[in-house]
Amino acid sequence: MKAGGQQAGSPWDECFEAAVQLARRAGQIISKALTEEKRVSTKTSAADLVTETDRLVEDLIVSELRKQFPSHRFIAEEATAAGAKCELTTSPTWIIDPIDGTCNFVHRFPDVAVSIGFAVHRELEFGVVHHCVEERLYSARRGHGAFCNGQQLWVSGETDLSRALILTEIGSKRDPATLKLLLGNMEQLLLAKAHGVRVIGSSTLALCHLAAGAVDAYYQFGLHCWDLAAATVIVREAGGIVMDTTGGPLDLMSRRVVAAGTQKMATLVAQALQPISYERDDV
Ligand SMILES: O=P(O)(O)O[C@H]1[C@H](O)[C@@H](O)[C@H](O)[C@@H](O)[C@@H]1O
Ligand SMILES: [Mg+2]
Ligand SMILES: [Mg+2]
Repeated sequence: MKAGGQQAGSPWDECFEAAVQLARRAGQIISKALTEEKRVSTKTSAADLVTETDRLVEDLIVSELRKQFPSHRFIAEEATAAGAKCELTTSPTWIIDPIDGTCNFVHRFPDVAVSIGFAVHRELEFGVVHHCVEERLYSARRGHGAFCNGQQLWVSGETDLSRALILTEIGSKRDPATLKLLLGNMEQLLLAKAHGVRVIGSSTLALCHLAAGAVDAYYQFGLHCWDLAAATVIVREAGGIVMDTTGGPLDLMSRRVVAAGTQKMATLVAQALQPISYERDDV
């Protein structure tokens, strides 16, 4: 049985296997570097961090994939930060976050993951997310189910907000108006008597927890397409909903998302939220 639990023979098998191998290889580098000294710099804000390991791992993943699949396109976090265009075309495109949870990584907080998504004709085909420290490999291919270390994943069937555990992430902006909206959204969900709202510092792992049925919903404003691409396939293949905060279809470049185990839960969470605006990824 392969990492994704499915039979061989579908068109993107070779790509999927390459993603699994590289995510594992990158995970070893990241988990070794976790406890070592790091050179940390900031990007768009004081809370948007990058280290030499983010760049090293991204270069490794992209260069290996480019050798194997020279005609494919790439959207990768650190290349985009350095000025590369973030554009999803109809071509086969890899969407890569070398370390999701860089702030955790800097602080040696163990929730860090490698995220590798793959889209063709702008449709997400597969996703591989590797929790580097706990060595959990989440993966899913469209139409073939979602798995963690070979075990099939299913979302929770909860439809009642007053029985929900919800994950969110804070994002990179820290201006008072954004923080007021961010905290206001949490407050709305708590006033609706949600069991709890949690922040773990990794959007992609938050979505994997949703896929595993460990939480009932997840939402965020301010994440990027590389935080979301791989884990979106994993949630959908585990039976969950990933959609826009307006209730419409997910727009990978819009920097906002609501996901849940059920459509009812996704709608209830979306209705409780005030929008927080972020510049799109593809401008
Ligand atoms: O910068 P990284 O660590 O790849 O990704 C972070 C997202 O950009 C941010 O929006 C989110 O809040 C954070 O959890 C995520 O890890
Ligand atoms: Mg990220
Ligand atoms: Mg990252």
